[in-house]
Amino acid sequence: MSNGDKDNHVVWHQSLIRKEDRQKQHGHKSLMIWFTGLSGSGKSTIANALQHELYKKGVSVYLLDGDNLRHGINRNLSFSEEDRKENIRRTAEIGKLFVEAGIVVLAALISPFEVDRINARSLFVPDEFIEVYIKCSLQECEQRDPKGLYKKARKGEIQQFTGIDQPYEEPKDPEVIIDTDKLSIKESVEILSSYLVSKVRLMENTKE
Ligand SMILES: Nc1ncnc2c1ncn2[C@@H]1O[C@H](COP(=O)(O)OS(=O)(=O)O)[C@@H](OP(=O)(O)O)[C@H]1O
Ligand SMILES: Nc1ncnc2c1ncn2[C@@H]1O[C@H](COP(=O)(O)OP(=O)(O)O)[C@@H](O)[C@H]1O
Repeated sequence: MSNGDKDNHVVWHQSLIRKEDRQKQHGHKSLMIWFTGLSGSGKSTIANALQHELYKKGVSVYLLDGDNLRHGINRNLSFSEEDRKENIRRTAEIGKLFVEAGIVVLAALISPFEVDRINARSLFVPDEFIEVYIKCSLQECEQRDPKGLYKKARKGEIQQFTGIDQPYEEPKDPEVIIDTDKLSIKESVEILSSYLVSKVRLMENTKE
């Protein structure tokens, strides 16, 4: 994609309202919580339940789910490595806007390649990006197969399927690992919720 001569002729406008002002208005810090893992590992289920928990605590939170984004802003993207890279780039950029707006963002995407996750992280200041690896064996994901996609991939009806004929690179240094082979949905959400409550630093005026 060409930038034209944007780099020379587009100027950044400074906002009168800073991220810190918006965070104060929301009553907590804003963060990007990036969930990565195989299809069927539990990203959407856990992120959704966590969103609900944080919402009940008064946190302004929004879930960017890979599947859902692919119905809209990312609808023109396939599952080639190149398109997945663009999918992650766009989602990270959208997430960055939410964080600027003072919101806690949960992004749940397979995001199978380490380099794309590192690029996503690089858009945020260090303590505002938390990578959560939803770890689950391929065997277990395939057994769950909530959408019947592994079955189709095994039959060759879906190509470039993560874990089958495209790789999944495990995160090298995630902030949190949730092993859903061993933990229940409830346990996973409890671990993440208590970890995040200290990170978002709810302020006193925030409703419980
Ligand atoms: N080829 C192939 N590989 C992997 N997944 C596939 C594929 N085709 C369709 N799907 C469905 O798309 C969902 C993954 O979309 P993501 O945007 O999270 O993928 S990625 O981050 O760009 O890798 C994924 O959702 P989850 O199961 O929730 O992970 C699948 O439902
Ligand atoms: N321990 C567990 N953690 C998360 N999900 C689980 C667990 N055990 C069974 N499941 C089921 O596995 C499926 C995971 O699907 P989903 O959340 O869509 O995964 P992903 O978003 O990673 O593709 C759901 O049907 C969920 O109910």
